[in-house]
Amino acid sequence: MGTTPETLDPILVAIDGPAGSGKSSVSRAAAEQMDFGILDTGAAYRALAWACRETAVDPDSEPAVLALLDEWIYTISLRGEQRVQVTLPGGTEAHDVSAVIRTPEISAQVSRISKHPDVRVRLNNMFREIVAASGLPGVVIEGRDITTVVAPDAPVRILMTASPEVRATRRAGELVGESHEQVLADIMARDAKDAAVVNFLTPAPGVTLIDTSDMNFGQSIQAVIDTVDEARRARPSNDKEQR
Ligand SMILES: Nc1ncnc2c1ncn2[C@@H]1O[C@H](COP(=O)(O)OP(=O)(O)OP(=O)(O)O)[C@@H](O)[C@H]1O
Ligand SMILES: Nc1ccn([C@@H]2O[C@H](COP(=O)(O)O)[C@@H](O)[C@H]2O)c(=O)n1
Repeated sequence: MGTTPETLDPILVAIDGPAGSGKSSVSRAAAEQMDFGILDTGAAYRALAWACRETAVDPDSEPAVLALLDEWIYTISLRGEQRVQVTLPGGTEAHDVSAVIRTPEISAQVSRISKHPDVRVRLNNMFREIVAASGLPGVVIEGRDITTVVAPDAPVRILMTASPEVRATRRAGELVGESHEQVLADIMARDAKDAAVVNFLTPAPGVTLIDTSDMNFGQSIQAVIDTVDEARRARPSNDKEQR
């Protein structure tokens, strides 16, 4: 009540889950169907890992990573094809890192960045600012600590998971030259490192669990949309007030 159109907050759909659970692809498709934006928070951690590599910053040094964060410029699109751009400190060129941040080399390094508490605080503030400035009616925001830390008050909070075997099979399908065993080992190793920092393996109180192990892609999208619809039906007056 009493809000002006300029200050309306988007409806937030928070989604967490382990590596390869389908968070990004399912969230993106669900967001498109609902005409919401999508913020992939893992892209920022990945882009930071890339920026460390490019500038020879030690990813294990939190002060060095924080100094890099002071100087870099990071942008990500919330609609349409995802575009992630980074301008390095002292540079003028905005590098399109959308593809390179998905390589196994970056995936293997990114937990060295995300383990730093103050780096997380800085990135979490950046995520909140991106969402607030989006001007969109709704944003799906996905990662590892969205339901618990970044947006614990989001009206919709989902933990999306699938068995490690299923996740490795799906991921191996998109990586040329990587065996199922190698992909499974990589996924398990990354989950173990990440889970030491944030809990995304079990749902926090009030978080809806969506296990897609036995769902196809379309069914997984529908499960997210159904959860959003259910939450909207349960809170119609709040939705009206927000919008
Ligand atoms: N329910 C599903 N059925 C079939 N394939 C799926 C399903 N969900 C996701 N996939 C596929 O699994 C792969 C991994 O999904 P995605 O990249 O979205 O996972 P993620 O959780 O974002 O992973 P990461 O954390 O490593 O970025 C993609 O190829 C995606 O298309
Ligand atoms: N909220 C988040 C999101 C990501 N991370 C870290 O980034 C890595 C890459 O994330 P993907 O979703 O693209 O797989 C992930 O392994 C985490 O180390 C995070 O800590 N918190």
